[in-house]
Amino acid sequence: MNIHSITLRKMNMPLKAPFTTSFGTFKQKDFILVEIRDQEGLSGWAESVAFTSPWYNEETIETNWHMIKDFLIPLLLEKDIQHPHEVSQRFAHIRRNYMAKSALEGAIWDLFAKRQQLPLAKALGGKKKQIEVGVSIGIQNSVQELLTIIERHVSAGYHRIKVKIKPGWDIEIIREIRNHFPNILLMADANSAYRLTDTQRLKELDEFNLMMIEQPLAPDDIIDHAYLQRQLTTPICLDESIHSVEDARKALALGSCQIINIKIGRVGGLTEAMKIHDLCETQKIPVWCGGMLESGIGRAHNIALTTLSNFTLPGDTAASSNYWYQDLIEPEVTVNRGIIHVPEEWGIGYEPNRLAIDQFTQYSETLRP
Ligand SMILES: O=C(O)CCC(=O)C1=CC=C[C@@H](O)[C@@H]1C(=O)O
Ligand SMILES: [Mg+2]
Repeated sequence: MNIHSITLRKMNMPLKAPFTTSFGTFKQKDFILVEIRDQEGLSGWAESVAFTSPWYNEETIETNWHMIKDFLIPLLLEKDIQHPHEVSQRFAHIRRNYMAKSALEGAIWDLFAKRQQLPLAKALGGKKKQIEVGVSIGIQNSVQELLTIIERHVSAGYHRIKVKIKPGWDIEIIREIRNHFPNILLMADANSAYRLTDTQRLKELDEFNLMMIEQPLAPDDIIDHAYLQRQLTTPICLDESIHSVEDARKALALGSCQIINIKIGRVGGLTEAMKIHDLCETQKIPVWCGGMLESGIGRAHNIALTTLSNFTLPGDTAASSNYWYQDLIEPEVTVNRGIIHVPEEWGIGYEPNRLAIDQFTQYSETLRP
């Protein structure tokens, strides 16, 4: 693919509203933006979804910068890449560091699609022209505030509402939401806030007709989730526990979940994400695309992936304006009655806005073969 240069940018973007999970609150988003330019002047873009601290997984922005610069870029530049599938093979002997790998692989996929003069969605084999999306709502200060925010998103037409739960902010909250919104598609994400000893409490959630409960138990577990799933009628969806198609195969064999949340960064890139999608499709396990508070660049990758056929449940890819005063792409991602129209331009399908990118860049580094 004739790589001319790879630019890493450390970004910092203020969030419109703080996002709180069982681990803490984000007021701004720091991340690494990757641009891979070819000799013809085309650029492929992607972002790393690693956070500043290792609470979601073990990666951070700093570890990603180190891995990308000192290990992954040298491997990428070792010899020419013909197809993006080769990237994950070339990185395979490097353990884990999925988000770092995914950031480079994603930029290669975008560049590849642009060179083929194809929208990324088509390059991946996606057929949908539009996708249905939901929204993920962080933990709020009061139930009243949470209900107000849900009301706003339900009126806007989002197809499902995801709320965060943790011990002490769960049964009563879900009961309140159900009293006010008896018919919405509702799910709860626990980000590993429970243990198997909380089974009785989690069973109480069964009466609220949740679409699923996401990652109730430990981030590295598939055994206890299988015990728990046998005792719950609510489907379990795994997020943090699944890093690869092998993890997915084992979790499905054990009955640890009935749904999988696919995050491109968590599984090391689009190629692995597609393998998990395909495996789940053959086993009739629905999947959906998770979010990591991405800028428009990462959001565009999520949209392209969601065009694959087994993404049958609404994902977390909400509108740019839900997060950002100013996004990095033009046009922004817009959601109309819960629907995103998949762009038909080449590559990620949205134009990176270099002015906005410069505005939010704290520092950058360019590497050349
Ligand atoms: O809107 C989004 O991008 C989804 C936000 C979201 O739910 C999450 C973002 C980051 C980490 C987690 O708290 C969480 C998730 O686990 O899915
Ligand atoms: Mg989650």
